[in-house]
Amino acid sequence: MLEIKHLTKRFGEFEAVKDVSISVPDGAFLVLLGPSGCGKTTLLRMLAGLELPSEGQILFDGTIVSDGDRAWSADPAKRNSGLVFQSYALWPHMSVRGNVEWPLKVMKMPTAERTKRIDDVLNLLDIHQLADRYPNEISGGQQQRVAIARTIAPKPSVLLFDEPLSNLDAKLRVEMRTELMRLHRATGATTVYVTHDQIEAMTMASHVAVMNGGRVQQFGAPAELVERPETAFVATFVGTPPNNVIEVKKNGAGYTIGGRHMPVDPPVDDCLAMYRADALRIGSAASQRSLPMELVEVSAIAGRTMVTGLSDALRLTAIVDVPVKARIGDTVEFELPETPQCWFTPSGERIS
Ligand SMILES: Nc1ncnc2c1ncn2[C@@H]1O[C@H](COP(=O)(O)OP(=O)(O)OP(=O)(O)O)[C@@H](O)[C@H]1O
Repeated sequence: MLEIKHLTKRFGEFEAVKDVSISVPDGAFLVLLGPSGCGKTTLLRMLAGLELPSEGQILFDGTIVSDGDRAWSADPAKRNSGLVFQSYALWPHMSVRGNVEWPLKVMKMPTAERTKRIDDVLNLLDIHQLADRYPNEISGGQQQRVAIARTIAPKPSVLLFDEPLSNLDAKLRVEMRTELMRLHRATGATTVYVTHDQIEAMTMASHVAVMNGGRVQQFGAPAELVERPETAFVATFVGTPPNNVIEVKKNGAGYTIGGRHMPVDPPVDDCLAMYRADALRIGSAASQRSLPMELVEVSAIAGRTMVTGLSDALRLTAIVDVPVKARIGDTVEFELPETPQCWFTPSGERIS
């Protein structure tokens, strides 16, 4: 089990990670998801032992490996974890085999066992044919495979990845995603993976921690975050496309949105209404619940069409099954469902 207890990290006065508490069972694939600057890398670096927490503890299998309250942290090399960075950081003067061998030499693994381990991981990552090449003789995607092979060779029980795919092109990224999941199943190592890409998070994770401003906004299975976002931030960050979250004002027995009166009582006077993109309909005829909007974006997603409309500051995204004949710049009616999927307070906490 990997446990993070009340973990806080301060740089001077600035709190980069604020009172984070999450635990995952052995073999979990935990994704730390959030926008740039939310504290994901700082949290991962604390897990790797590269950064000392200001408060709180990290435990691997019940043993404390970092303790901010005692200002103590086990050495990165002695905590049975391995870290893969965004940049591959391979030794340029060593062959692929040499790079993978290096951590095993440092561990003083006997030669015969070492040779077998190297062959196993090179095969696992399908780079055996590159064993004698040097990093500048292989592609970026292949270098990343070597970096991963080097990290998993010592069989760490916790594997840490910091946006490992962000330097790869879109197609390779999708392939490597599948590959990393296969690797995760093969090694069984508890994995913590940092990304700002919610599709990556939703496809790979067993558990997701959505972070914003140093805090965990929500922690759960990917489907839970999509089904029941606990904050407006989570609602607008996860899902394909993410949910529409709109400020509304109570007006008589109902509320006003984009000049239209909706006959549903909001739970409080000022609040945020959430509409899932697949709950919206689009058409050319106006109805009681439709808003005229300028069509600003149309894109095909897996056989469906994603449509975005703009009206002053109001932006709505719908996902529909029908082909869209209107052109960019045309006025299209976006029809809202009878009631929003849920409500949030103006500061973003879920009400219903
Ligand atoms: N060594 C440091 N000294 C001071 N501030 C730091 C330090 N490291 C990180 N920070 C600050 O802490 C905050 C969180 O940084 P962090 O790198 O953890 O974010 P992130 O979510 O990983 O972002 P990104 O996706 O852009 O890498 C940022 O505001 C950053 O400027």
